[in-house]
Amino acid sequence: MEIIHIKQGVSSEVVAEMKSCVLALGFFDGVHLGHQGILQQAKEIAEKEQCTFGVMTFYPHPKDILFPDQGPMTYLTPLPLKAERFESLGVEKLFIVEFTQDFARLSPENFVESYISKLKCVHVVAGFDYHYGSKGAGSMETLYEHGGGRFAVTKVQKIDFECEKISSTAIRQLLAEGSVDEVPAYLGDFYKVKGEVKQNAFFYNNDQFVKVNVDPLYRLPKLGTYRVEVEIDGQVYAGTCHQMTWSDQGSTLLIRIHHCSPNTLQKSIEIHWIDFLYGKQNEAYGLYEYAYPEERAI
Ligand SMILES: Cc1cc2nc3c(=O)[nH]c(=O)nc-3n(C[C@H](O)[C@H](O)[C@H](O)COP(=O)(O)O)c2cc1C
Ligand SMILES: Nc1ncnc2c1ncn2[C@@H]1O[C@H](COP(=O)(O)OP(=O)(O)O)[C@@H](O)[C@H]1O
Repeated sequence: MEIIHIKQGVSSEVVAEMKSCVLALGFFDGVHLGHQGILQQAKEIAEKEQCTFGVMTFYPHPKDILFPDQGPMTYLTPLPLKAERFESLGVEKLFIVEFTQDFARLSPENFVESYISKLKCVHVVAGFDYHYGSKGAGSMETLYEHGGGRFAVTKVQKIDFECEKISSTAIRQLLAEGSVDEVPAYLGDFYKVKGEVKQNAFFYNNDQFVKVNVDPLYRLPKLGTYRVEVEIDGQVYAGTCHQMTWSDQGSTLLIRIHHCSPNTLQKSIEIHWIDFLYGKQNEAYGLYEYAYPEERAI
């Protein structure tokens, strides 16, 4: 998959390299089952029309630019992870448009002219509620007209779970409630977060206590103790996440990984959130209080 960053308009170099393409449009945080439905349709159309399967997304999130007072946005899938997910779903070209104040002021017509049409798009695929252009004034009802007939438009109907739209907002709400066990019905998978082991200590039975740093851009579930799985070098271990702390530099998780003998220090790991166990954390305990001496074990 080729990643093309677009800042201050589509350059002539990018245009020169474009063949006709099908574009799926949206922010796509989480790449959840609703998004996967859009991407699947776009992929099928691109195969049928024998053109490039592209996605146009934005960075940072429009909210960070339009409502900066609400604090920095945290993501279900920070950009590099989202790109990985797109690639695994067959996307051939990923256009990442820098979302700025100037970009937000573009009229719907100008956006279509200067971005979609310019990229030789022959077919746009987006969801029923997709909006574009200043104040989100453009919709799926205006897109064909704004394209002046230069591209076809496929509007994907609402993909829902138990009558509720599958959305990144719904998933964020589940995380805020600690209901991580309900997330797979929306995401199609466990909620997964990547991190790096900064400190580790062995315990009996080859259990390890690890302190894991997580990028501050990640949205984490509400404070509490969770049953998790930890993936290290392709191997999945059962574990418990005991503690979470936040700072601007990132979040730290204290995780007990069961029956895990390889040295995990400085390894990149993936945490899969399975279930909420209980709300009260033992704030007083750090890694060494858990691990030494053994009788202090939980
Ligand atoms: C050119 C352009 C300008 C936009 N300007 C605004 C805006 O002024 N206000 C707003 O709330 N959203 C604005 N948006 C954001 C869209 O409404 C929408 O949130 C964004 O395209 C991501 O789509 P999605 O949330 O459906 O994935 C703009 C989007 C585009 C493409
Ligand atoms: N449940 C859904 N059913 C149909 N289309 C969807 C659904 N969720 C998102 N979309 C579409 O996917 C694209 C990205 O949407 P986005 O606004 O980033 O998702 P969300 O609403 O989850 O935040 C848009 O074209 C949007 O209309």
